[in-house]
Amino acid sequence: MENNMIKKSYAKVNIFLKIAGKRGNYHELVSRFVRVHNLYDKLSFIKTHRKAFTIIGNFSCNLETNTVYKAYNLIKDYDGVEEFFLNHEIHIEKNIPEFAGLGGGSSNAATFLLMANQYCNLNLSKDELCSIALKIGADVPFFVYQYDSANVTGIGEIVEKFDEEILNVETITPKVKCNTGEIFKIFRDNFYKEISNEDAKRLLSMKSLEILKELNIKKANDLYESALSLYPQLGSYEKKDWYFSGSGSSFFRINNGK
Ligand SMILES: C[C@@](CO)(OP(=O)(O)O)[C@H](O)COP(=O)(O)OP(=O)(O)OC[C@H]1O[C@@H](n2ccc(N)nc2=O)[C@H](O)[C@@H]1O
Ligand SMILES: Nc1ncnc2c1ncn2[C@@H]1O[C@H](COP(=O)(O)OP(=O)(O)O)[C@@H](O)[C@H]1O
Repeated sequence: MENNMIKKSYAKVNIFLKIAGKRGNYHELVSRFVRVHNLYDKLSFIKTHRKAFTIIGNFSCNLETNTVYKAYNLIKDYDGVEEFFLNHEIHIEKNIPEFAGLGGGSSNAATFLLMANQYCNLNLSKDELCSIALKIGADVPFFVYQYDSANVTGIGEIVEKFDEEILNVETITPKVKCNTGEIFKIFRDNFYKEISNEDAKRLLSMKSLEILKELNIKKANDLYESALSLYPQLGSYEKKDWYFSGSGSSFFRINNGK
């Protein structure tokens, strides 16, 4: 029988990423997230007789730190979930580089939640899924909503659809494992600044292409200088019209109209 319990799990880039304040150990963001259509992992649920919870895929992390396992633990007490995953293995075909600022692990967790909601008939709303998602990581709520483009604020829990043309995003990922927590720490200690409400409002109202026309790589992403100070080798990838995603290490450009 053909398996149709399969779903694409897309990467994202941050068109711009500004810091708006602190919340405990976390930082409040003002950011435009855009889905990368040509870069995705594939998640599938495949019937098995193994009778044990199983994730199969080529990731570098162990089971306990896998975002999909974290997502499973948050929903396993819902009716039928444990039973379903004793009878179905989770397969993940990884194409999105890890530690790359492309949200691969976050995207996998969100895709898992969406699929479990559908195939285990949980009937959870997007908002309910979003509050589960936030417990896994700051980027996960964006992927739950499945928008092509969205304004993301708070520490990632406020996700508002942004209407604009579909962007053709090209990425390159240097072989540098950027540690998000370390980069935020350096930012807090050495580079801390907050965007004003007025500037935030303006950026959030502008189309991604207009924003990139106006800002250079450092102005577009408040974390870039912190990432550079921790991983100076990133500097050799700087090129005209290329920008930096999240806490790195990926650079991207938009090819619309080229
Ligand atoms: C910077 C961003 C922008 O999209 O992306 P990535 O580069 O990771 O893709 C994200 O906000 C990252 O989100 P995510 O990767 O889910 O981070 P988490 O696992 O929740 O947090 C890892 C660590 O980063 C710091 N952190 C994270 C998010 C945030 N808004 N403020 C923070 O200070 C915290 O120290 C936290 O312990
Ligand atoms: N399903 C997963 N896919 C990829 N990375 C994962 C996954 N689960 C946990 N991780 C861990 O998440 C971290 C990288 O997160 P990822 O979302 O791929 O990158 P980034 O946050 O830089 O965009 C690594 O510690 C990786 O081992």
